[in-house]
Amino acid sequence: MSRLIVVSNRVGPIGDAARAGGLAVALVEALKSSGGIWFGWTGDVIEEADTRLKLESAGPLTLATIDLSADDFDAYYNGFANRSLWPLFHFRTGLVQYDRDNFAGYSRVNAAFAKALLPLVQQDDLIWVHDYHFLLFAEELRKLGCTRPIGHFLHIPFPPRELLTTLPNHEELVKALFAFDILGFQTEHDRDRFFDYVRMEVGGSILGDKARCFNRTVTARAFPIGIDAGTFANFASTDDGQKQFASMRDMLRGRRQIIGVDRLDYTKGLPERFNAFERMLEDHEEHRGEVSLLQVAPPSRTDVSEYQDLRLELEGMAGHINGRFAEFNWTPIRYLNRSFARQALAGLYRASHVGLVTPLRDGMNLVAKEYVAAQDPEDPGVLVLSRFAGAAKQLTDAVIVNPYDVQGMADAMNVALTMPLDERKDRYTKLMKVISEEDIGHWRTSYLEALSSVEHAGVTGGSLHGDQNGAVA
Ligand SMILES: O=P(O)(O)OC[C@H]1O[C@H](O[C@H]2O[C@H](CO)[C@@H](O)[C@H](O)[C@H]2O)[C@H](O)[C@@H](O)[C@@H]1O
Ligand SMILES: O=c1ccn([C@@H]2O[C@H](COP(=O)(O)OP(=O)(O)O)[C@@H](O)[C@H]2O)c(=O)[nH]1
Repeated sequence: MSRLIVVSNRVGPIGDAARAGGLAVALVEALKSSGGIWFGWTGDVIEEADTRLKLESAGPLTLATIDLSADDFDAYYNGFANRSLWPLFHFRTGLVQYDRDNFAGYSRVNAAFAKALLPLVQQDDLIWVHDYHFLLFAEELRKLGCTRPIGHFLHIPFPPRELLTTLPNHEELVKALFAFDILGFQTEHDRDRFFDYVRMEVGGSILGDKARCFNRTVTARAFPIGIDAGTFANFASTDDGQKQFASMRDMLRGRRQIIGVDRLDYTKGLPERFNAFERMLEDHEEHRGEVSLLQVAPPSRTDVSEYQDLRLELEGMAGHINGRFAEFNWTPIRYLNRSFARQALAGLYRASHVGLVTPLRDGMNLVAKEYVAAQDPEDPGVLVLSRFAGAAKQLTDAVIVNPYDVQGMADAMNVALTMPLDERKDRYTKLMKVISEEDIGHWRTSYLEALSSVEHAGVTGGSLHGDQNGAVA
């Protein structure tokens, strides 16, 4: 059996530590049984560039990580990844800042990380690269002579062609994607937007799930990421989960709670959500003093100014809403800028009557799936979910909302709060079926089957992708 090498910017932590970010959560779940190498950034920033590997064993898994220099951290992570690609891929062209020096830093880090990984690659390895931080990674590895199968999975949305082409070097990036053997997307919509770009912008052709362009062929498919549903459901009964559940229900004293759990990110639609909660309280006097919103929002990418601005905006909004509606014994919004370990989160989800997941755009959103998995099957809460989260393509039995429609979201909260038990159970059962069937194991296995079949079809190695006439296997 092949050994697996996973490459991602964010690596670990392994264990029960709080982790605000779905990629690390999902990869820990996906890798803990199979083992292999998990390669990426240490999370540390040092003054001078130093690509020495730090190796750490975690059961069958080896973590191989590298520090980033302060300059690379600014140009690659804060710069091109999080000021250019992140807003662009979430359809927010107004927030995109493009800077050639940042792109140079991004290319430099992709090349340096590829060079550092190469000595670890063995004859039978499969290489699985993750997310928008490493779009150039396969091209760099191929330049160094690597012929192993290399796959990519994009955790965030793929943007429409009209938006992608606003990035000055869009073609260079997409061409680099053709050095991978498999491209994985969260949804069919994301994959189809990639195909649209290939067809309409660079004159490529599409046949089935294969795109042909730049004299190369790549297979592109949707692999919606999942959670470890069973383990997550059991979290609610761990010590930490039960402790959080009991203290939350105790604190609520029979009142009800809506919960939101999101990194403090402008893609998550938090101001719109706070507005909608305020509207719901305006419209429904009966919920005042009775329903509160618990918003867990760990700070994220704190060097980027849009994230700093958002934090200030939300503090102002929470203060305004609380000032307007609070009673001496009831606070409408409890807004926490901290992270929780997932066992504890499971208890908080279970103690909450509504899960509010309303991003303006999101690759998948694991919180939506976790909220459902943590519910008591005999008395489940209701998931209110944005139509613009990748999860909405699978979780069609949630109460689906448009996060730009404040009144619609306020109405949906009321629907969720007043939903009869039979309907809650019915929706929960249908949602759990999807979440359990299309879980993290299914995601991992289906992706890796596709990646290993590339090798058996004899099309690996970067230069053997299809023939020169545009035909595909
Ligand atoms: O690593 P950070 O900069 O701290 O950010 C955290 C992660 O955010 C993004 O997560 C995405 O992946 C999730 C799992 O597939 C998905 O559910 C979610 O919709 C995405 O936003 C980002 O893509 C990761 O690279 C970051 O590590
Ligand atoms: O205090 C927190 C907040 C979030 N998370 C985890 O971070 C992930 C967030 O993933 P999601 O896909 O919802 O969004 P992302 O942050 O990756 O965009 C979920 O697994 C959460 O359980 C956590 O462990 N502790």
